[in-house]
Amino acid sequence: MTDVPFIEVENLYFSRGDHEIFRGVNMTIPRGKVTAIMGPSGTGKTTLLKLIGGQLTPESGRILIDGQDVHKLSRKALFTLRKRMGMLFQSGALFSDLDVFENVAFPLRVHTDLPDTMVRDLVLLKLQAVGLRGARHLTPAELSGGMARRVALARAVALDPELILYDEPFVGQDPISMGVLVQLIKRLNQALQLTSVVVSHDIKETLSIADYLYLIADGQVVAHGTPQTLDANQDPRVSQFIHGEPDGPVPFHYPAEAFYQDVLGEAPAKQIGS
Ligand SMILES: Nc1ncnc2c1ncn2[C@@H]1O[C@H](COP(=O)(O)OP(=O)(O)OP(=O)(O)O)[C@@H](O)[C@H]1O
Repeated sequence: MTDVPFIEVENLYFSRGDHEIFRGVNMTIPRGKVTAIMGPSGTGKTTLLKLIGGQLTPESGRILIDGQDVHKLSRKALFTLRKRMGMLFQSGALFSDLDVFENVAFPLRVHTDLPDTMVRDLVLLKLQAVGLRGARHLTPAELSGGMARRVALARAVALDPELILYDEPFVGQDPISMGVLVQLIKRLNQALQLTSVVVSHDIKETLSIADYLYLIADGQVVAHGTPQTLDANQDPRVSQFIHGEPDGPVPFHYPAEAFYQDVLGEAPAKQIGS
């Protein structure tokens, strides 16, 4: 393991139409650690993961993964790099017509020529790691939400990635499943010597496993540091977020024209509030 960061985001700019999502984001994501990216809804956390994964291209700036500029790679080189990344996205549903075993085996069958006996051993190892070896014959319809998330996690690490990107891994989980997932992410990170990037709204859970945190808002990094340093940060934007306060400098409303204009079509003689 070296001290060179696994991911470097340099002066990143990205827009969707007129909406400027990132304006000059810089980040370094250390190897072998869990780094959390947090921020208000709609700030672009999922977008950032897609930029890191090479699914989206920045307007300017660059993203280096293990020294390689993701957006300068040939298709083939990007494909090879992607095999080193596991992704657990909210939308990453299991294949409903395959059982648990075949869901985890899928990336191995697609990306390797390993013989069946080795695929079997690897799948059972990954299922053991998430505590579901005994559930291998179940279909996705027979799993609870928490079990399904764990199978998706086993599938995400099937190819032994070096990096794993988690998008909202705790969403929709009951407190027990959430606790299991939190521990699992930390344990897998250590056991497999992964670099993990976690995007999440669940502040308490995320703070409990993150080695380092970035807080983004308004297109920029507003703070970064260890959970302890962010907890002690006096910046009202940081404090509002970290302590989950509804009121503060981060607005509740997405930018919009004045309410009365929207509702009445035109500006009335008497303003009835915005
Ligand atoms: N495919 C798309 N086309 C146009 N705009 C999009 C698209 N996907 C996302 N956006 C916009 O980009 C912005 C950032 O979205 P993104 O999903 O990355 O935010 P987020 O921080 O992950 O939000 P949340 O925490 O609510 O999941 C939002 O304003 C969203 O409306």
